[in-house]
Amino acid sequence: MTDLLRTAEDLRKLTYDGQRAIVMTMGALHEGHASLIRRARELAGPEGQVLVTVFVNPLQFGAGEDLDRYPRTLDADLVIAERAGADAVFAPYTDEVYPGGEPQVRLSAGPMGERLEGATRPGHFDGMLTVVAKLLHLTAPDIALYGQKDAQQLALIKRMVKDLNFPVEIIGVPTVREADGLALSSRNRYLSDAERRTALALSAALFAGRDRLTAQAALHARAQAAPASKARAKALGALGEARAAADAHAVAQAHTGGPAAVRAAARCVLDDAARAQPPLLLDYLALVDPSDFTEITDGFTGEAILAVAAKVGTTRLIDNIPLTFGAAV
Ligand SMILES: Nc1ncnc2c1ncn2[C@@H]1O[C@H](COP(=O)(O)OP(=O)(O)OP(=O)(O)O)[C@@H](O)[C@H]1O
Ligand SMILES: CC(C)(CO)[C@@H](O)C(=O)[O-]
Ligand code: BAL
Repeated sequence: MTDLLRTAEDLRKLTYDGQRAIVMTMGALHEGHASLIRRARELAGPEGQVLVTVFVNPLQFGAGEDLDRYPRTLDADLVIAERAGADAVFAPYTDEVYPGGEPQVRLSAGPMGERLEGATRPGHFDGMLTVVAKLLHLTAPDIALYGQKDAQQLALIKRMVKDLNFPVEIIGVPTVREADGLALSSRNRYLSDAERRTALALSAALFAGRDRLTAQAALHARAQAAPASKARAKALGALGEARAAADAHAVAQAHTGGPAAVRAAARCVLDDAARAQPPLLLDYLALVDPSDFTEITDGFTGEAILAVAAKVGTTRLIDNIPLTFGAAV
């Protein structure tokens, strides 16, 4: 049976052998959270301990955001946490986390925290890092797991742990999606059926960007493998083989188009959704370097993140996928 802990004192009494792994959440648990908990169980091993925290942190909500209506479903959360392999759930009251009221001393997320999500939600990442630091101090885990769905959050937590020497290993866990692509999110439950249909454009846009990169990379690989294609196109053209000539020409001209083509493919899907009923209101579409969340430019090679944020009705959703830009892109 999963223990429910309410206070720091309860936590102090909780003993364990081996490794302690922690999964921090704001509750309203779903299959995305469950995959983090299952991974935590694997990493901690049967001897170790898996702790889940459930706390809707007021500090990371801005004025006019959804702090008051954020779903609170602790009874159901306990069942999901237990089934996924948690040993205990720490669900503190606000006074327990902030005994002195609003903290005067807070963490600052720095420049990375002012981009994308931070630009739309000023102060959000300072509040998020402040509570993550407090929960790390309270629970003292060996391992802490976070979802890649909140990619900028994950990057900032990794940066905080490195910059401030927190003795914990941070693990990112891939995004869990519905069968139709929508990333699982506690906020999905705000969506009506029609809004959910429009919201599918977020993941569809990301997949369109990824498909464009894949197609361009394949064309580029063919061009590399057939350096004589230009000459071949000319010869085929002379023989009147128009389609083969056009294909050979395309192969010869192939270049991956780089970040701009990926952004354009994703943008197309979002533009269509902006004309849907109900419409999608785009906040940002960005193709960024995961180390600092600045936009990547032509010639970039390595890991990148294609990220999107948009509102459908009153619900604001985010999503992203990792992309790899090859050396010749
Ligand atoms: N679909 C998902 N796949 C994997 N991890 C996820 C998914 N959704 C959330 N997480 C991770 O679960 C942890 C807790 O997130 P949180 O409680 O905010 O859930 P959420 O569904 O992202 O909620 P919200 O809708 O408020 O953003 C975070 O590390 C987050 O990245
Ligand atoms: C990490 C976190 C639990 C801090 O409140 C929250 O931002 C979340 O649920 O992603
Ligand atoms: N899942 C990120 C937490 C937040 O939106 O406040």
